[in-house]
Amino acid sequence: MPPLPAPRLALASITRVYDRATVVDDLSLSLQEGQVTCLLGPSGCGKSTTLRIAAGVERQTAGTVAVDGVTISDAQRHLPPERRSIGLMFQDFALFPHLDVAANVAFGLRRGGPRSRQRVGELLERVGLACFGDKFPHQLSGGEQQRVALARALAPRPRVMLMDEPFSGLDNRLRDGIRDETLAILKDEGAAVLLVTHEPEEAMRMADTIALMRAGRVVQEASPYNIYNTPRDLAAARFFSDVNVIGGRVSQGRTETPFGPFLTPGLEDGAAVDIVIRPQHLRIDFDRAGQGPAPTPEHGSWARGQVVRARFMGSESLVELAMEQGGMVLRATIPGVFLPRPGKSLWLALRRDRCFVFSAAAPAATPGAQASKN
Ligand SMILES: Nc1ncnc2c1ncn2[C@@H]1O[C@H](COP(=O)(O)OP(=O)(O)OP(=O)(O)O)[C@@H](O)[C@H]1O
Repeated sequence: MPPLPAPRLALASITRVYDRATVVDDLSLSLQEGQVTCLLGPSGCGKSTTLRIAAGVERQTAGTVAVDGVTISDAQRHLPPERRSIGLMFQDFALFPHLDVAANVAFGLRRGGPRSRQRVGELLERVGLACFGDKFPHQLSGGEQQRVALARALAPRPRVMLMDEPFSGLDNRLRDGIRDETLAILKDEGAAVLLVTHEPEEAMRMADTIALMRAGRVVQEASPYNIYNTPRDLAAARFFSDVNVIGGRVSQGRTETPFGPFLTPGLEDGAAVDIVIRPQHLRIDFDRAGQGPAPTPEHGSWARGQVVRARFMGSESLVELAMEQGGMVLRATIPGVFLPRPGKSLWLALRRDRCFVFSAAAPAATPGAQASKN
């Protein structure tokens, strides 16, 4: 088999320390040609610092940056941003106000001439601004400015595109369309893309791979599907959506809950366990003279609760129920045609295949623990 090509962009053991605070901590990441990776995480976790180090506008305390297998920054050398074959796009677009659109796009091209004009024309056409070449940035809407910034960053055909929250300045109504268009253009151009965002929906929509960051580290790296469906700990599950957490303690490899026992092998007796489920994976049924549905392998046992609050959200309703057993309040989403009154008794069950079981003491210790079938 031929050897795999070197990654387009490789960050190896990157660390950045400011005033004794480690804000990027031994982070490694590699991106192949045409791959879109989203650095996702809460504010202050080190996403932008990582991107700035890849760009070369900031230097790491330790570690190496390589493009196509060539080290461009380590303890000895540090190639400046303009020599890295990297395109940059930041939140504020930073267009040059005194240059028209065509000149803004041409800015990163070394030479002028017909080939440069052709590339500018081709890109303006591609971003839907073919007739905008002689306009100035202040004459453009936010969405148009974003597209000019994209065309400018792509003009020199960078091998890597680095984007820091590039859509956050845009109106909500525009954002989805522009994201999709931008993604299509980036895929056509074939650059490896590293995009910073703190919005899970944006990462799910854009990324081939999501690198979830926390406190300067990548804690999980996977496709949107895998990271959503197999989060490595409670914090990772919570980052993508609201979750219910049902606490319990292990006894002889099982954890009892109001919904029946869960298998929690490999944990000591007395260990605290969180059983985690998203609101859309609870099932609701009516109370029939004090009885609920019979247990099934899919749902385990049903447990009764009273509606505390129900909110109509359009296509679905969010219902909060105080459970009779265990005293917890759980949230379930159900089709919006149903809006139960507070105080109503309903039965709840958990889709067992959608439950995550985590050790409460040590995050990420037991993502593989299995739900029992009854
Ligand atoms: N030049 C600097 N000097 C000192 N500390 C800094 C500097 N730049 C960033 N930091 C700190 O490093 C940490 C990480 O910052 P960074 O901007 O990388 O986070 P982020 O994940 O991109 O956050 P956000 O989503 O809010 O932009 C923060 O605590 C920040 O205050």
